[in-house]
Amino acid sequence: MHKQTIKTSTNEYDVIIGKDLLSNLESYLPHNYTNILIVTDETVSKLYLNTVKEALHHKNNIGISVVPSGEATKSMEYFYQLQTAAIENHLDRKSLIIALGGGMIGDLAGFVAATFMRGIDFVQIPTTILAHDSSVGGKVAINHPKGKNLIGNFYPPVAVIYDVTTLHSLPDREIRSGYAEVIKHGLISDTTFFKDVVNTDLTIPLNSDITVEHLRKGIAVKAKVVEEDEKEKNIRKFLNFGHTLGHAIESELGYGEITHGEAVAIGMLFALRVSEGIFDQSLPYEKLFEWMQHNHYPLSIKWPTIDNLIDKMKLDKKSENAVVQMVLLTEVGKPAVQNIDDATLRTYLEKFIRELG
Ligand SMILES: NC(=O)c1ccc[n+]([C@@H]2O[C@H](COP(=O)([O-])OP(=O)(O)OC[C@H]3O[C@@H](n4cnc5c(N)ncnc54)[C@H](O)[C@@H]3O)[C@@H](O)[C@H]2O)c1
Ligand SMILES: O=C(O)C(=O)C[C@@H](O)[C@H](O)[C@H](O)COP(=O)(O)O
Ligand SMILES: [Zn+2]
Repeated sequence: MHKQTIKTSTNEYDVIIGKDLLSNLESYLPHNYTNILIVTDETVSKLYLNTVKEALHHKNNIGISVVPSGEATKSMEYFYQLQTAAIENHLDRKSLIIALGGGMIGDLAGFVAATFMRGIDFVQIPTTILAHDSSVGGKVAINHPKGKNLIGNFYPPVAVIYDVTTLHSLPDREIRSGYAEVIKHGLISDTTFFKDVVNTDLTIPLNSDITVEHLRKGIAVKAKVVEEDEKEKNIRKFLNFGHTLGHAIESELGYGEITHGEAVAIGMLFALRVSEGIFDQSLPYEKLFEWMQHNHYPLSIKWPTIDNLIDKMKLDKKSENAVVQMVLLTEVGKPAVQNIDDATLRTYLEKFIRELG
């Protein structure tokens, strides 16, 4: 078991990562709570809800809300449904919401916790590789049909309990999706980490010790950034590498049509091409492309129109005065935020979409 404490200017919480943590869940909760509401999705509930319930069996007041799996659930409709569940389960200010699942559940349940009675405690129990990213740092949100994560808050959990045993049941597509955020953490932080991940073959069974090492390194990269800039005034933008286009693709194609990680992976390729052009630098575009191809990431998608993509990119939260900001790399491990005017963006998008086909 490994513990990393995240300390920002306003709060502190532990990220506990290890095997078979769920059965001991109660010992990792930082306080005693009056009532607990467990929020999970249909897939995860079948796999891990019983273990969690069993671990909390002598607590009387446990409510359970199971929502449909998939990105479309990160919506106002389910946000409202969960607020109703919080009321009907008599949650009060000393109650806890447990988010048991991947990033969709963490973002949704976290936003419910952030707003119910103006904020009650929540614990993240991530069950996907991707959620090494989403469970840390305190971004919680739901999507608007017009744009990703447009309604949300910065609201940290009181603990992150990452039982990596749960990752064994992940389908290949979700392994791929999660590894996109791992490789992002490598690209924005350090050549050795990037090389290590880009040499990982996702088409054969993962070595769980190596995966846990990758997740720990990813969490360490994220922790360092959010500790310095929790509310994304400056360097936290680096964690958004690949997301300006990635989020636009997700919402244009319809939430859940492509996974978050798949869209971000395409967005990172694009950001590398723009970086190469703007900084006249050689960057590992081909290396990332080959890794994605080998590991069956979607590379040719049903592209939205460039006008629609640009409109969505302007809705990105980094934009100011409708000018798109992208996170670029001057070299691996050296991110930089750059304003990109519409004409330049259009030129790069046209070229990139032609190149990917
Ligand atoms: N808050 C943040 O900082 C942050 C960071 C990255 C991503 N995100 C958000 O996270 C979401 C994506 O997260 P995700 O990829 O975990 O998606 P997800 O939560 O939808 O999970 C993906 C799929 O895997 C299933 N699943 C989850 N755990 C499983 C397990 N152990 N075994 C088998 N199946 C399992 C789920 O039911 C779902 O069908 C997006 O909404 C994205 O915007 C947020
Ligand atoms: O933690 C961050 O900051 C990130 O940008 C991490 C991203 O991987 C994540 O997808 C995040 O939800 C994106 O945030 P948004 O502010 O662009 O919606
Ligand atoms: Zn992301």
